[in-house]
Amino acid sequence: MNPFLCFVLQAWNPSSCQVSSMETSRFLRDYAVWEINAFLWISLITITYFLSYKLFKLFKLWNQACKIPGPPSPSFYGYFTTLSKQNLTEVLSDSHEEYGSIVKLWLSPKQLLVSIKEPEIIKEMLLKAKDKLPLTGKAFNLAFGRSTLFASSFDKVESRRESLASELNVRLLDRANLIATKAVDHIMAELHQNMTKGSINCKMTSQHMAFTLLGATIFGDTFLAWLKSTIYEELLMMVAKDACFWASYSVIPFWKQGFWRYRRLCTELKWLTQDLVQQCSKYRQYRHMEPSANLGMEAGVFLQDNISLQEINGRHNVRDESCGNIMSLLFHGCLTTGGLINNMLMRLVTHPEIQHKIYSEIIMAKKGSEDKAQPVVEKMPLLWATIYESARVMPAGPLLQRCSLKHDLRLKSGVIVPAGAILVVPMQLVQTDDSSWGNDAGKFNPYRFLSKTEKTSASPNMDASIAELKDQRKCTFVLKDPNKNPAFLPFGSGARACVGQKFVTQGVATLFASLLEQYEVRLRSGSKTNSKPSTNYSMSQDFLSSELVFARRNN
Ligand code: HEM
Repeated sequence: MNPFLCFVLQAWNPSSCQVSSMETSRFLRDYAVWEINAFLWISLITITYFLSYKLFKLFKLWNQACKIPGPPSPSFYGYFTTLSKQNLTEVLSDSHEEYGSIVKLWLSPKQLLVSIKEPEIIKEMLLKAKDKLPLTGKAFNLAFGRSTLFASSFDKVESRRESLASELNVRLLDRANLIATKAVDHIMAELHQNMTKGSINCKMTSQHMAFTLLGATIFGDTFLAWLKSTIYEELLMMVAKDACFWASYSVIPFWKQGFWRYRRLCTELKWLTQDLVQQCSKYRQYRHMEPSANLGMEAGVFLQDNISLQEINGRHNVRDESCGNIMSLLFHGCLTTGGLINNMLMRLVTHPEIQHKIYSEIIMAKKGSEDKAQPVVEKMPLLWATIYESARVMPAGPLLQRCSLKHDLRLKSGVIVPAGAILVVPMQLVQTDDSSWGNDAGKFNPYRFLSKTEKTSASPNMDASIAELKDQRKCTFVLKDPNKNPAFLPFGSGARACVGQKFVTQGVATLFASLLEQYEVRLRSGSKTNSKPSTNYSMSQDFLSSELVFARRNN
C-alpha cells in the first residue's frame, strides 16, 4: 500500500497518537524514497522512449538512405572532414559520374545529403520540397533579426513572398526602367568621380552598383539622398560575412567577446535601417504621398500601407519584422546582383567583340526610339542574352538547397528522400552540363540564348520580353526564353524560387545599357587575370577582383 495512504489511515486511529517520532521520521524517509523512485522510473521511461524514438528515426534514415545510390562513407564521421579539404562540387561531380543523377553523401552518421543533377527531377524536387535548411534561417535571424522572407519553414514565408512578388513584378515592373535609370544616373555620377583616380576594383564597384540599385528600388529618392548609405553598405557586408559562423554554434557562445562585438554591429545596422525607414516616412508625410507613390516601393510592402511614423515607433513587432525583411533582402540582393554585375563586367572585358556588338545594339535601339533619354532595353537581345549567359556560367552560389522538414519526399522516379535530409542541386554541374547545353557548355557564349531569323519584322509569336537586333549583315536575332530550359536555374525554381528575377534582370539591363553607351570597359594594363576564365568549379578570385578602366566614349 502507498505509505502516504497508510499514514493517513493511522492518523484516524486514536491509538496512533502514541506513534513515536521515530516512526514518523521513518515514514517520511520511506515516503521520500518512494517519491524519488517514482520520479526516476518516470524519467527512465521518458528517456528510453525518447532515445528509442531517435534510434528508430536513425534506423529509418539509414534504411531509406540504403536505397539511394552513392559512395560509401569514408569514415564513421562521413564526408564532413573530407569536405573541408575538397570542394563539394568536385566530390558531387565524381559521385554523379559514377552513380547517376541522384546520389547520396553521408556528412555525418545523422546528416544525409542528397544531390540531384537531372533537370526534370530537379524541377519536381524544387516544387515539392518547400523548406530551406534550418541553418540558413538561423544565420539570417542572428544577423538581421526576425524575417518573414528568408525563414527556413515555407509556412512562415509564404504570404510575405506573395506580397513582395506582386509589389516587384506587378506594381513596380512598369516603372522598373525609371527606377533603374534614376539609380543608374546616380551610379554614373559616382563613376565619373572615381575614374579620376585611375582604375577601379571590379568586385567592390559591382557590389556598390547593386547596393545603389536595390536601395533606390526599396526606398526611392530618399535612399539616393541619404548621407549614411556608405557606412550602411559597409556595416551590412560586415554583419553578413560572419553570420553563418556565429549561427553554426548550437549554443549561443555568450562567453566569447567576438560574439558580443558581432551583436553590437547587428544592433547598429538595425538602428541605421530604422533611421532610413523614418527618413522615408517623413518624406512621404512631407510630400503627402501614398506608399510606393515615389520612385521606389518606399518600403511600403514592408511597412504595410497607411502606417504612420508614430505607429511605426509604437509597434515594435511590425518594426522589427520589417527591419529584418529589409536588411535580409538588401543583403541577398546585393550579394547576388553584385555577383552578376561583377561577372558580366569581367565577361565583357575578356570578350571585347561582344561588348562592341552590344554597343552597336544600344546605338541602334536608341536611334529607333522616340524617348532618347530612356534606354529601350527590350530592343537589345544580345544584352539580355549576355545577362543570362553570365548567370548561367557563374551562378550566385554553388548549390540550391532545400529540405523537407516534416515529411519524406517521394519523387516520381520512385526514390524516397527521408524527412530532414539536405537536398541540393549542384548549380555549376547542372548549368554547364553538355547534355543540356551542348558541346560548348563550358564556354561563355551568349548566342546560345538567341535564335537567328531572316525576317526583319517582329514575329507574332514573340513574348513581351523578346526583342530583335539587326546586325551589320542585316540578320535578326530573337531572344529565347531562358526559363524554357529546365537546366537554367540561377534564380532557382519552384516553391522557393527568387521573386526578384524579373525585376533584377530589368535593372541590370538598364544599368549596362547606360554604362556601355557612355564607356568602354577594359582591363587595366598589367592587371592580373585569366584572359578567358574557364568554368571550373572553384571560381578564380583573380578573375573576380580585377582592376578595370572605364574609358569614356566620344558619342
Ligand atoms: C542577380 C540577382 C539575384 C539572383 C541570382 C538571385 C537568386 C536567388 C536564388 C538562387 C534564390 C533561391 C531560390 C531557390 O531556392 O529555388 C533566391 C531567393 C530569393 N530571392 Fe533572389 N536573386 C537575385 C536577386 C534578388 C532580388 C533583387 C530580390 C528582391 C528584391 C530577390 C528576392 C529573393 C527572395 C525574397 C528569395 C527568397 C525566397 C524564399 O526563401 O522563399 N532576389 N534568389
